[in-house]
Amino acid sequence: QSVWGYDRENGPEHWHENYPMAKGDKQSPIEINSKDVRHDSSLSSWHASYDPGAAKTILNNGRTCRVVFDDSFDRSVLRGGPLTGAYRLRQLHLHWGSADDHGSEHVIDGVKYAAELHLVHWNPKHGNFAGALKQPDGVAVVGVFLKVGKTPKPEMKRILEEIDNIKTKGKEAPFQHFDPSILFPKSRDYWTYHGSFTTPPCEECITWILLREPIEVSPDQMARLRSLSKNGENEPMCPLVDNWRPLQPVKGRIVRASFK
Ligand SMILES: COCCCN1C=C(N)c2cc(S(N)(=O)=O)sc2S1(=O)=O
Ligand SMILES: [Zn+2]
Repeated sequence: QSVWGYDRENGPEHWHENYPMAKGDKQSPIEINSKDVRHDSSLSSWHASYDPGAAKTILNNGRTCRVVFDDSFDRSVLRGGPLTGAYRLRQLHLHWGSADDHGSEHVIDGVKYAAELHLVHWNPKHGNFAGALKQPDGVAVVGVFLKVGKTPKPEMKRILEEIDNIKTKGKEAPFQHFDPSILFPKSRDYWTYHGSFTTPPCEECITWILLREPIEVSPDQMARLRSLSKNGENEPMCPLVDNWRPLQPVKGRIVRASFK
């Protein structure tokens, strides 16, 4: 019962009971209000150099759909932008809603997107992932917004086709030869701010890099995502939807933009 989730009895309002950091003053997600954003001309552009061979498996953990990568050496890395050094890609996952008008965690000028893709990277100067979680510059997450449209990105197809193999909690399937940078939109414009994991333990170790341009997915692709079950294969099907954390207080933090 103490396992956290997104339901009434174990959802975001309860997380602080087992994870005190959830009430910190650098929590994520936040709303990005363009009027409060500062353009920072010193922000360089970010670069991802991912090895498709690093992709290993895709799994349904009952809370999201996650693709895990080999991060045992500098094989798939993110550098530049607000970051110093090369951060290793560890996993990607998504947050989505029960309908197309909500589902993202970050909100842009009041706009909620249907889903938000997170690519999680960690700073190897801290030895390992667990060590990186304890450092303010330990983790970098690239957030990509997904909106429902008529010209879906074919690359999303690959992830969403695999969904049929991981319908229930605990299911895992091989997921190889995949370069997630194909999911990036054309524009490299981004916002960046310092925040936390949007799930327990909610450590405040994340440099967020949120891409301004959303990518498109089809209604059918969103329906597939929503066809995942929170429960195991011998339990009743319970749609895995609305796995997003509500907005957290900005508490004076500055959000910088790489663009004017
Ligand atoms: C296999 O690694 C074990 C830990 C995996 N992670 C668990 C999360 N809930 C989580 C949430 C994250 S989010 N929503 O803040 O990007 S990043 C992240 S994570 O730290 O990468
Ligand atoms: Zn996430």
